[in-house]
Amino acid sequence: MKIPFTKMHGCGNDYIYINCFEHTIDDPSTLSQQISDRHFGIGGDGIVLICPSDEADAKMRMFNIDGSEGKMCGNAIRCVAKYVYDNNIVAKEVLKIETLSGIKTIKLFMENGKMTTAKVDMGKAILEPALIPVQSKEENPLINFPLQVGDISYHITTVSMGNPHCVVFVEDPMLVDLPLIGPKFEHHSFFPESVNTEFIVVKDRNTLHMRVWERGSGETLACGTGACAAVVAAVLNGYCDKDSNITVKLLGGDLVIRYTDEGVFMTGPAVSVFDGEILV
Ligand SMILES: N[C@@H](CCC[C@H](N)C(=O)O)C(=O)O
Repeated sequence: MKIPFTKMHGCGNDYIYINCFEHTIDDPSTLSQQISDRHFGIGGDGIVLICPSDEADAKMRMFNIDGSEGKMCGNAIRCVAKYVYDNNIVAKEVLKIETLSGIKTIKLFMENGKMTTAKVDMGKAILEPALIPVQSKEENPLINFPLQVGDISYHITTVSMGNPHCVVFVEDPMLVDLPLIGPKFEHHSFFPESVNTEFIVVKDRNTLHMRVWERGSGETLACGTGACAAVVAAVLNGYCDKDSNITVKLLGGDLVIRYTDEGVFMTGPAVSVFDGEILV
């Protein structure tokens, strides 16, 4: 059997998108592990299923390279919006997409009838220590909290954007040995659900530089929920301001994030790269 797919990316965070309005995928976890491989598969940071929804215009399900399901993906949701709009599945310029962390509203921006950029209402950042184990709940574990990882004591700020993030401010993210350090954070006993880790340097009050190690996928060129978590953490630590546009510069491009009392808003690109067919 052949199943069509579209390779898309947002700031280089690339996934293999499958239209589940037309096709059913029985075992997306195994499929993600097989086809995400950059040597033996199509190559990507995982797969994304674009499905019908009873409550919204479409539903997104995303799977990391290791087959685990992510509750939310900031870069993928812009691509899902582009896919359903460009393929005439949803003819709306403001649309709603269901995810495992709730329904998100997305405003589309067009060039020549195609969507190029989207602004996503990512919802409120969750600052309760939902991701933090019991022993640290009485303290304020969220902001600038010391955590021993391997031989080093890092200061971390934890933020959930529907999925768990650990933000670490460093002098230069490019000097972080991510393949060595990333897995130590990801599998640290402090994070019962594992964690996505962002290494950030504050360039000025409106600019952050970031590298990310994603749980389930390793280093990616960008992480939308991670960029939101980084901005929330930067505001909580006094480096940036609420209600202002903050550019997060990632290896694969820029995202503009605004942290307000109403929620966190993310603006960024969505790009279609090529179509193909998977033989299953
Ligand atoms: N790249 C994503 C996040 C993908 C999910 C993450 N690895 C998880 O398991 O929580 C983004 O752009 O937000």
